[in-house]
Amino acid sequence: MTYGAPTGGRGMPGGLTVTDLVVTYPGRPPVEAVRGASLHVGPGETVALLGPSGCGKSSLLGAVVGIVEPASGSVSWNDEDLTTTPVHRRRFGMVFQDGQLFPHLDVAGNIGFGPLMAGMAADARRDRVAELLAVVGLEGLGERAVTELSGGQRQRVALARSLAARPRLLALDEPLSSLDADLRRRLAVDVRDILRSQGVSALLVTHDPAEAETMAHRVLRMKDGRLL
Ligand SMILES: Nc1ncnc2c1ncn2[C@@H]1O[C@H](COP(=O)(O)OP(=O)(O)OP(=O)(O)O)[C@@H](O)[C@H]1O
Repeated sequence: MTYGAPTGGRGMPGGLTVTDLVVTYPGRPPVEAVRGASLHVGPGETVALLGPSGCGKSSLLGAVVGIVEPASGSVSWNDEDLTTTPVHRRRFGMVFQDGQLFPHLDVAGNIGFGPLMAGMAADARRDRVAELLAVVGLEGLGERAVTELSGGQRQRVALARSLAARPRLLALDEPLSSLDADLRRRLAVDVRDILRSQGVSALLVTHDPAEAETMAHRVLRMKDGRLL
């Protein structure tokens, strides 16, 4: 399968390129969480990082989005080096295990938060929220309090909120692991279809092989801080 022509210039493939990334946490001795990881995620491609607890998946993902500072190595998009670019300038979105929705805002308020902060006019914001509610299958639930949603609905809202800013890459850290097994299987298919319909690149962290196979075009295995 191809994901569009390379757009990286200077011979670099388009999309996300991570090169020799090292993440070390201070301590005695220091924890070498990521020990020289290199990977590529093409435009519109979903890549899963699969591995046991503690192998460094979240640290690698955190360094990609910019919430974890790497000790060395680089993160780039097309030919743009983002290694020291602040989180909010990378145009990467993030979805966490528990959604981390704003409890004081309703569903529409959560989804429209990014566009509001970006200064989008009220009409355009309403349209964008309605479009995203349809994308994640929550039409008509815009005014619902997020505290009154099921776990699966919450994760759908979290996904819609991340997509609202039209990120070029979504980082998903165990996005379904707070849900029961049956719902997880069904939502994995839905999330895959949503990511593909939006054409967004995605890097997914999971410890569940079935989830990785369902959601990703490619699965990379990780062990003891290294990609195998
Ligand atoms: N902030 C931190 N300070 C110190 N050590 C950390 C920190 N965050 C993670 N670690 C350590 O780094 C290693 C990798 O952790 P990381 O969370 O990246 O792994 P993971 O594969 O995502 O695990 P899990 O699936 O349990 O979330 C572990 O040994 C962990 O204890």
